[in-house]
Amino acid sequence: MSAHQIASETPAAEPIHRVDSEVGPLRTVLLHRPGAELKRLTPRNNDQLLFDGVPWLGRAQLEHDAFAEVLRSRGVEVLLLGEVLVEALADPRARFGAVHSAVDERQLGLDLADALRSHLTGMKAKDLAGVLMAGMTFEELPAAEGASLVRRMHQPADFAVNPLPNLLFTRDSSVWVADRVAITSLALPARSRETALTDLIYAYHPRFSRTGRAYGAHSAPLEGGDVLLLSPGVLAVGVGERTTPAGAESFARSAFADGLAHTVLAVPIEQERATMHLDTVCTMVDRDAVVMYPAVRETLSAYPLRPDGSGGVIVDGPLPFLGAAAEAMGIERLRVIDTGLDAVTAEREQWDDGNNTLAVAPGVVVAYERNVETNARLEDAGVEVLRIAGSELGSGRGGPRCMSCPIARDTLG
Ligand SMILES: NC(=[NH2+])NCCC[C@H](N)C(=O)O
Repeated sequence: MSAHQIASETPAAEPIHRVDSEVGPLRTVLLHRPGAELKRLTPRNNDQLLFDGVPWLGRAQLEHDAFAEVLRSRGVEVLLLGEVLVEALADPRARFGAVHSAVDERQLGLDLADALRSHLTGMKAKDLAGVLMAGMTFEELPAAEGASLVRRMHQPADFAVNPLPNLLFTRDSSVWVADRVAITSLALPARSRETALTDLIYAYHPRFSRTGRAYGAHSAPLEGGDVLLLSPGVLAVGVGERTTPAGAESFARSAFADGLAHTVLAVPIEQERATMHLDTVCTMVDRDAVVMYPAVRETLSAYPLRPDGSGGVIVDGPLPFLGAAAEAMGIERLRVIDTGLDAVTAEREQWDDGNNTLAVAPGVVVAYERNVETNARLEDAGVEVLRIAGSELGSGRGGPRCMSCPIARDTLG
């Protein structure tokens, strides 16, 4: 671009990226439209890849398109991970990092790793993004001159680059707190490479060039599904199957150091598949209201963490979660809407992500239509429910909140 062009163009307004609540009107969100990575799932690998079945990709895409459309119809700008990834890969540094993150020498041996790195380096950004997301099998490797032992001994359908079917759940691999983004540290091998992609998107996509980081290069496990922005300055962090006590503690320490929070509530949750993140049992639906699984309502507790003013962290509690949350938020009480009906229905609807709602504004949430009773209760409580289909999307055990990473929300007045 010439100097003349630069001078004559009116600079585009910088997009605002900032999230300090769960319910402020949603402006920009990062989703991932599922793609070929879902086609890698088989009955033999789905457990390890954290899916409860083998989804039908075409239908999952239709369901996802409808989800994105509901958000757009409410004025939300939808960014798709696959697209911003391709755009970020225009930067050679992003390509270098991407190739290195995808090629695992321990899995491939030196020869094959070298050959694959040079093959991937020569690919167009779009094709490289395809491999980064959907992985690559041994039979898809480029024809080698001399076949390595690794190559000869692997089955054609084995993965040379592992696929990332859980990219669908953009909530977990990055999280915004105020005007900063934290690249998380995913606990399970099936997902750990996802953050290499979010990291390079935020580092090299021009849109995010001014974005500051939170949580630095910490490696203690922390997943976005465990992080709830209860109100500006007040975070809840679930500690269970994914986020560890060390993850919650170092996240709190770094949020305090950056002035992003004054209180972090560390909330123990059952170490079970059904409750892999805090947002599977509790999400906010209004400034002062949550939808919550009744089985945990009375037992959920919290360790309030606060800065001691000299770089340390003061640990309080454990206290009952609801009271501790209301106190930290400076409200009288947090209203609770139960996951629907009797204990069995509640258990079914919790499993089907009835608690996993995404607020697009205070009192307006996106929810899976199948959770009939929970949605009815939300409406009885005055919450507007935007229903979406999720029969295929839900087979990965994630709902509207898991499938979205808010990048901009209006600040609540
Ligand atoms: N924020 C969430 N609840 N995410 C759900 C993630 C589901 C995904 N299959 C996993 O097991 O990791």
